[in-house]
This record gives sequence, C-alpha cells and structure tokens, in this order.
Amino acid sequence: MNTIELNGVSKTYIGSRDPAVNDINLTVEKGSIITLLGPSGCGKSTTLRLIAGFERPETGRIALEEKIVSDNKTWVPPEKRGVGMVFQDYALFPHLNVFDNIGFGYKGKDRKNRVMEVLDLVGLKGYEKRYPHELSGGQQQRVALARALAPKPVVVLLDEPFSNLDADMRTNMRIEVKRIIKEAGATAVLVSHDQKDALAISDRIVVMNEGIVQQCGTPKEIYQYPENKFVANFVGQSNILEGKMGKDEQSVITDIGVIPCNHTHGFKEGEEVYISIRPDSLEMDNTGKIAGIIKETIFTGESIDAIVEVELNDGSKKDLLTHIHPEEEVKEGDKVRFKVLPHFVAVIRHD
Ligand SMILES: Nc1ncnc2c1ncn2[C@@H]1O[C@H](COP(=O)(O)OP(=O)(O)OP(=O)(O)O)[C@@H](O)[C@H]1O
Repeated sequence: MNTIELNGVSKTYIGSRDPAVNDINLTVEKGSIITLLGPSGCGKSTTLRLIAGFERPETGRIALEEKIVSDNKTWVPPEKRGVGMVFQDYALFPHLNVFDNIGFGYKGKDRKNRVMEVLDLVGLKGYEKRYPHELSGGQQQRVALARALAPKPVVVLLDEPFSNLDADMRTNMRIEVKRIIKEAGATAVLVSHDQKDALAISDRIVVMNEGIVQQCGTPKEIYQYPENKFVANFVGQSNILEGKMGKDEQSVITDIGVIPCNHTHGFKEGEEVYISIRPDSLEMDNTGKIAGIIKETIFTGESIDAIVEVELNDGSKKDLLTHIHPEEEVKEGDKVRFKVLPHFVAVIRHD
C-alpha cells in the first residue's frame, strides 16, 4: 500500500513567477523512508508542507493512506491528516520537560505508557524530567522524533533533521533516526540538501531541481545510474563526457576512447549521448588506455582525490576527477594511466 500519493501537484506562491513545485508525481510505500534531495530553493520544503497541509496546491491531488486530503474539491486541514512533524530546530517547548514535550499532542488514555514506550524507543529512558536546555543536540532531536511518533502518525515528516548537528553526531544520528523510524514501523519523508544524509538513510531518494523531480530511485540506483547531468553532479561527483553509443550498445565512443558500460538506458548505436564516469570508476593502471598528468591531489584519508589532465583526440585537454588508493605514491606532475571500470558508468540523454 502507498502511504502517500501526489499526482500532478503544483504550487506557485503569490508574487512568484515560477512554480515552487511543478507537476509533482510521487508515491511513498508504507513503512519506507524517502528523502527529498536537492539544492536550496528546489521546492523540497514546499513539497513537505503540501503533504502536511501547511500549503494548498493549485492543481493536483494528494492522498494519505488512500484517502484524498487535497484536490480541487477536498481539503483536509493539517491537524486532521495524522501527520507528525520534526522541524529543523526541533521546536521543543522550553518550559516543558522531556516527558511533557513527548506527551504534548497525545490525548490517548494510555498516555503515560505510550510516552514511556517512545522514550525507550529513542534511547532516552531516565531523561523524562530533564528540560530541553539540559540536552545535547542529538538528544533534543530524539525528543522531537519521539513527540512526532507518539500519536502513531500516518507519516512523519522531517525537515533537514541533521542540519543542526556536528559531523560526528550527524553520522550517528543518521543511523539512529533510521533505526527509530524502522522500529516504530513508521513511514517517513525527509528533506535534505546533503547527499550523504540521503544515501545513508533512505529507501528511496527523490532528487529535485527547480520544482521538478529529476529522478526517483534507491540510493544505489541514483548513485550508479544517474539519468541526467544534474543528478550525476548533485549526488556524488562525476566526469561527464560527450559521446556516441557504440556497437551493440555495450560502450560509448568518446574523445578519450571507447568506454565500456553495462547500463545503457536503452540508447541505440550511433545516438549522441553523455557518459557519466564516477571518480571511483577510473582506476590507475599502467596498462590503461587513458593517459594523463596529475594536476592536483587532495589526501582525504579514504583516498587521494586527484585531478588528472588528459588529452582528447582533437588535441584539447580535459580534467578528470579520480580517486586513487591512499597508499599510492603520487604527486603533481606525474604521468599516469587509467582504465575505466564499468560499474559506475552511466549513459545519459544528450540535451
Ligand atoms: N512563503 C513563500 N512565499 C513566496 N515564495 C516562497 C515561499 N516559500 C518558498 N518560496 C520560494 O519557493 C521556492 C522553493 O522554496 P522551498 O523552500 O520549497 O525550497 P527548498 O528546496 O526547501 O529550499 P531550502 O533548502 O533553502 O529550504 C523558492 O524559490 C522560494 O524562494
């Protein structure tokens, strides 16, 4: 069953020329976590607000658990949609302790039991008498999540849930938030501009730009087979080259040679395409067909990120980004050779 369905949903704010979201179609399966991922202003918060009922679309239909909550005839207000919300700044009540913050919106007779249950779920048993200012950022986030989950909402919406946390806490909370949502059996929609958040936590990612859904898929699909240049560059890094589909649709002919690829998105021999090669797909190898000179290196610990200048068939030069194994001894000016591994190579429509 789909917990959320958006069909042809568009929203233009008063005074704006362009729509904030434009003809969005989206389905979210029950029990799954999806992330709306995109740069600032792409319409992800607006999409979240439309699902919550804080904004009303001009066109389209929104259904929650197969009940229409918004179309040209129906409007269900936010408080009747059964939606839990975790705000970016958590929005805890400063004058209420943890127990009362979590129990605030919960009117059931079993209030005490339910609050204790979600406290346990978020790992904060024993913290019920503390006030928000006595908690770390990560603990405050757990309280906000517990408050949203307590009434067993149809869906929990999280707006940039990790943006107020430092790097270490952020990595831990990605794992924790995922565990909590899954253990609660909840369906969740997150908003993030951070690809690492999205890749780590989501069952599916919806990449957005300028109010339009660019691609929807599992983290692996999105990373491995981006469908357009925007997705290839926004989710991870990529080298994009022009080319033509080669023989038997198994390769792309480019100015740096014939690049083998497994996943060709149905393009036909001779068609003009782009090819996206992830830095991890360029492997340093003395027998490799691509020759270049190292222009710049950055040691990250996990790899050496190197920019290699290669000469194209027409004599011009192009910089390619590669990840070299951190134990390799390479420096700027070295002549190196590469081969392309096909697993992170995707063919993209030429625009
Ligand atoms: N209340 C509003 N009134 C007018 N325009 C708005 C309003 N809220 C958002 N917009 C505009 O709608 C577009 C989409 O905004 P939205 O907040 O949905 O993007 P976002 O992807 O969530 O961005 P961010 O990551 O910066 O929050 C932007 O151009 C923004 O300026």
